[in-house]
Amino acid sequence: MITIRGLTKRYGATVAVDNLSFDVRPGQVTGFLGPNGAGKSTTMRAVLGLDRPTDGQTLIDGRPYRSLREPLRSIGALLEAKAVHPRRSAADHLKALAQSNGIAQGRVDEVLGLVGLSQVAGRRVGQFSLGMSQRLGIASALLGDPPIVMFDEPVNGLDPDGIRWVRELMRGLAAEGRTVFVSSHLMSEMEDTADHLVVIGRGRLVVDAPIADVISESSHTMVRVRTPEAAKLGALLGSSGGVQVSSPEELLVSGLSTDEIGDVAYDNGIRLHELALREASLEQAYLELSREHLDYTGA
Ligand SMILES: Nc1ncnc2c1ncn2[C@@H]1O[C@H](COP(=O)(O)OP(=O)(O)OP(=O)(O)O)[C@@H](O)[C@H]1O
Repeated sequence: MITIRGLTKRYGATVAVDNLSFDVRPGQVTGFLGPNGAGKSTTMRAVLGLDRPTDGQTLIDGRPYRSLREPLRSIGALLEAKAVHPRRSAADHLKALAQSNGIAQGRVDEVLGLVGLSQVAGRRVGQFSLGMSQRLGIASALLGDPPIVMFDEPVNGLDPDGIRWVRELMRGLAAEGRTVFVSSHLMSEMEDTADHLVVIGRGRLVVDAPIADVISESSHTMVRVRTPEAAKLGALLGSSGGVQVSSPEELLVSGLSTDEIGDVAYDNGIRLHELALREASLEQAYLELSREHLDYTGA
């Protein structure tokens, strides 16, 4: 579990993170979203003890990062994939990390295999593509077999196969009961990967909720109704929800559940041919949230 309490980080006049508190729980993938400059990387760096908070604290299973003796065994992280000595081979890079964290050298070959880099283990990291560097960063994160992993934009630079691989890896780690914390700009990717969502804007918490709740609470969630009496049903529903008559036989209704619409139809003897929930995408929900948040801060 990662605990963030009252975290504030200022760089001169810039408030990068502003009194942020949330938990990242084990057994699920928690997606970390926010517009550019929202403070995601700053938060992740604070968790790893790379940035000293101006105020507040971050804890790894109840302990500050700096108090961990062999940190790679507690939390593995991918922050900047290219932050590796360019002349070192992938294997040597991992061996050095393993040694400084009391990890058996045999684990190096294991993680190289796990991320699909066994063939290029001897190659200099400076010659790696961005995708290969991402895989190496993930290998470093997994080296200590940690109960907590944190990935900043892990699919950046990966091809579709690589993206699917990272998604399955994260889902697998969460299924094993680990804590998985991942930032991304790809909403569709988060929708497929994350169970829980933390959204920040301008360094402040905007949402901390299960992903299904975020999507279902979006006003873009609609019910599609097919009925030979669309105009009549539309008029009946119009007083309590938003109704669009999209064709003589079809309505799009927002603000009412399928149960409520079905009941109104039944009470008025209107035949229904279809009653289907059309859920908003995470992208729509997210855009709505960001807009609300910006409006709120603007006011
Ligand atoms: N070392 C630094 N010195 C000064 N300002 C910084 C520093 N690091 C971050 N900032 C500022 O803090 C704010 C938050 O930046 P941060 O990189 O944490 O955002 P982010 O959500 O990770 O953004 P992105 O999605 O673009 O990666 C930004 O305004 C940024 O300019």
